[in-house]
Amino acid sequence: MKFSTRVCLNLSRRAGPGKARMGTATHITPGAGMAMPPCFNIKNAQITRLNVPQPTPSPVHATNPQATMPPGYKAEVAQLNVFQIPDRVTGTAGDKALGKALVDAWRRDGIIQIAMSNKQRQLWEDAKAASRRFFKKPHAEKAACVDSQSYSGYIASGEEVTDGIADYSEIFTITKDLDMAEPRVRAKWPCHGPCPWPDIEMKEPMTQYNESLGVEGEKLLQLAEFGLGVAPGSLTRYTQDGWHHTRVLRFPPRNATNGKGKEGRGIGSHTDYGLLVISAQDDVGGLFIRRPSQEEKFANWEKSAAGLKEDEDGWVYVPPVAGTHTVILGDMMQYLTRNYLTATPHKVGLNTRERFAFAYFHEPSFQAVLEPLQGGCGGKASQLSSNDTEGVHYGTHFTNMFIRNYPDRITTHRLMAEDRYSLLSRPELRTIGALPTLA
Ligand SMILES: O=C(O)CCC(=O)C(=O)O
Ligand SMILES: [Fe+2]
Repeated sequence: MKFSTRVCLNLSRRAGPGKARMGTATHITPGAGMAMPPCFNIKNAQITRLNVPQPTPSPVHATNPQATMPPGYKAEVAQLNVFQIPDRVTGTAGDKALGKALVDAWRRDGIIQIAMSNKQRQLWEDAKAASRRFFKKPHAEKAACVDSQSYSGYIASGEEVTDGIADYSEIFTITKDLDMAEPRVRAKWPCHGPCPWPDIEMKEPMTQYNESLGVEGEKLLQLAEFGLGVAPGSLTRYTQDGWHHTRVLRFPPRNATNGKGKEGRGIGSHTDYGLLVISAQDDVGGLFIRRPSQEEKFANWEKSAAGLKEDEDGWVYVPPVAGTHTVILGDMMQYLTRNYLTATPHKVGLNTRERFAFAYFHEPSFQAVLEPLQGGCGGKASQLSSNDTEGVHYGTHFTNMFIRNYPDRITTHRLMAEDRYSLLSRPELRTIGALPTLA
C-alpha cells in the first residue's frame, strides 16, 4: 500500500479520551475601565513582599464578564488572579513562594491565569491573524493539509467526536514538525512526521508563538516542582525533547453550524493528556472548567473521562481576560502527583459570534516512561490503581488518544497497515525514565 505524505481527505474523529472539569477563581471584581487585570489578592501581598515582578497592565476584555458567557449555559463566573511569571526561574525565595501559590491555585481552582509578556502578546496577535487567514481559506485548500504519518493538520468542524458527539471546533493541529529524513520518521515511529503547513504565513507565526509557550511551560514546571516540594528536575526531566503540540481552534457562531453536532456545544467535556495546557482565547468567550473535587474521580489514561458531568451543574465559566494565558493540568500531571494535582475537566460552548483560541500542550517526551513522584505533594498523594506497576509510557498514551480520536484518518490507517503500533514497546522508544530516587 502506498501513501503520499499529504492527502485531501480527512475523516478524523475524537472518540473519546477524557476531557472534563474546572476551577475556581479568586475574588477581585475588575471595575469598568480598570487598567490592571484582576490580580494578586491575598497571595498577592505575600508575593509582592518576595519581589515577584508585578504583571504588566492589561485591560479586561469585558467590563461585565458574565455577559460573555455563551447563551444557554449556567455557571459560576471565575474571577482569577493573574500571576506574573519571571523571565527565569532560579530558585529564589520569590520563585519558591510563587510555585507554592501556583500549586495552591491549581488545587483550589483547577486553573491559573498568567500575564503575557509584551513580546508574547505580539506573538499571540500574529498567530491569531494567521489563524483567521487560514480558516477563511476554501475548504478544499484546508482539507489538503493532512499528513499520513503525523496527526498534524486540518480537522473540519464536525469531524472530531468527544464522547460520541461531533465537536463543532475547526482545528489545525501542530505536532513536532519532522522532515522525511529525520531518523525517527525514517524508522516509522508512530505519529512522527511533517506538519502539512498551508504556507509560510501560517508556519512562521505559529512556530514562534509555540516556541515562546515552550519556554513558559518549562518555567511553570520548574515552579511547580518548588510548589510540590520535589527535587528540581523531577518534572522537567521528562520534557527533554518534549512532545509539545498545539491546537489552533475556530468555533463557529451557534447559529451557523453544519448540523453535525449538538446545538450550542463546541467541544464536549474532557481532560487533556499531558502535563500542562496553556491557552489563549479571544474576547468572545466559551471555555468552562470544573474545580478539583473529592467526589469526582477519573483517570483518563486508564479509562476515557470524555463526557464527564457534561450536562450537570458545577461548571465554572472562564471569561476572556486580555493579555493573559490560562493554564490547566493534564492527565500526566495527575498521574505523576498521584491525584494531588488533578487533570482539569473542561468543555467549550458556542457563542453568538465566532471564537478563536489556541491550546498549547506542554508534554513529556514521546519516549518518556513516567512514574509517580516520590515524596513531596504535602504528603497527600493518594494510591493509584493496583495495576499501576510499570509506569505510563507517554508515547503510547498519546498514540492511543489519537487513534481513538481519529480512527478514520489516513494517519491511523497507515499506522495500522504498517504495524507501527508495535514499535511502541521497543526500548529505543522508552529511553526517558524516572530517577531511581527523587527528593
Ligand atoms: O477553546 C478552548 O478554550 C479550549 C479548547 C480545548 O479544550 C482543546 O482544544 O482541547
Ligand atoms: Fe481541551
